[in-house]
Amino acid sequence: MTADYNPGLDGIVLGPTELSGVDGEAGVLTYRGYPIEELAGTVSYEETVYLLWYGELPTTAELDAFSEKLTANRALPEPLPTLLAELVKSNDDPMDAVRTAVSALTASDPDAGEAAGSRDDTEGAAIRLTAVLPTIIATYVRLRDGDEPVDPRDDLGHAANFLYMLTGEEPEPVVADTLDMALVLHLDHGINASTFSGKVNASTLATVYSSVTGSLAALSGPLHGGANADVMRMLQAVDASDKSPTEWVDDAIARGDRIPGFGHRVYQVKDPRAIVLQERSKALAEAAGETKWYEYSTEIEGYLAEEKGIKPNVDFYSSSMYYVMDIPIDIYTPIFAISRMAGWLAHLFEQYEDNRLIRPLGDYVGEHGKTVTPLDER
Ligand SMILES: CC(=O)SCCNC(=O)CCNC(=O)[C@H](O)C(C)(C)COP(=O)(O)OP(=O)(O)OC[C@H]1O[C@@H](n2cnc3c(N)ncnc32)[C@H](O)[C@@H]1OP(=O)(O)O
Ligand SMILES: O=C([O-])CC(=O)C(=O)O
Repeated sequence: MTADYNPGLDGIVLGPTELSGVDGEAGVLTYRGYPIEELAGTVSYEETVYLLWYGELPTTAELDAFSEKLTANRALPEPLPTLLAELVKSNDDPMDAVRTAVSALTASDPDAGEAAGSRDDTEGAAIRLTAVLPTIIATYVRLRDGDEPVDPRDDLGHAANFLYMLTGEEPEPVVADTLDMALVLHLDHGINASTFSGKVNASTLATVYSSVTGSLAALSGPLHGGANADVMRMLQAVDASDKSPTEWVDDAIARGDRIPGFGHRVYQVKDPRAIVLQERSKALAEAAGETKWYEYSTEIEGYLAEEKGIKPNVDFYSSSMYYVMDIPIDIYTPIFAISRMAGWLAHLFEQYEDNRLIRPLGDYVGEHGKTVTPLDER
């Protein structure tokens, strides 16, 4: 076999999608034809999920009915409270706990076995997964910090309710609106690694719970969603050093390190989501009178654009923004998952519409024709 290797599947088109369009040259991201700048800050996360799942923005009645289904599924089902209480004893990384908890949700769904292969069969599980993920994360953080979990409220939106469960206090409107906007921006992004992982799993007709557990695993990596927490850890390392941000980054590049929050497989220009997040990060920093992290970020951006020609991706300015919002660094990636869960599910629905097992080839380059030497003669 003569193979044209493409280990990263760069530029390979898996198939058609009507969900999100990513124009990497122009720096344009659309959800069902709406540019993200049109949606972010204008429509809520719930409206955007509805758009992605059902094709159109909802009417008031449609949104009310959809939101009601989500709020009705926010509470943790058994065995999640017990499982999370155990996981905090041994788990350092919330993403590991979230992945395990989401996988365990299968046990609480009597129809879990049916939750594969068709949109009709999986929509109930999709609502449950989207609704309960914020509760899983907030409960994990509170238990880990030695606090009592806070029950979800059904009079708050997806973003505001998450912040309420995290802190026990109703969030300031500007903080809730900012998170809501961030959730809209992170909802979907073509056939990224975690979405691809979910589609591969779904293509085997594994359950929807299994499929998104694989997506969570892929998202956790530092080359994908895990980068947002690494960005903040980098800014803190810069701050703790005796170097300027550019000197620090220069040294890291010289060591051959990747700078988290920079570069992208598809965007050749600045990620359009980073532009929106940067504006909000700046505004929040100025309002809080804490602009240091934002300033480090812009300095690093300017330097890397000039020296390496690499631009910020979605994970860069979300970090300084979440930091000013007092969100613990190790749940930046789980927050990405809160948003992306509904994006993954939309892609599973699309996969089921015209499913074909996803199965590429490897080019076997090992030896041939070997014979077995008995165990006692090896
Ligand atoms: C939500 C998301 O998943 S967005 C991405 C989040 N991930 C990160 O921020 C992690 C840091 N970024 C990276 O590691 C990469 O940019 C990736 C993995 C996202 C994309 O990588 P690829 O498409 O494989 O780009 P590739 O590795 O071919 O890089 C092209 C060039 O840019 C450089 N480059 C790309 N990103 C970075 C970076 N973050 N830091 C330093 N150099 C970089 C590479 O070294 C390479 O340079 P070279 O041609 O001189 O060797
Ligand atoms: O598209 C990608 O490869 C990564 C990304 O930006 C995302 O998943 O949001």
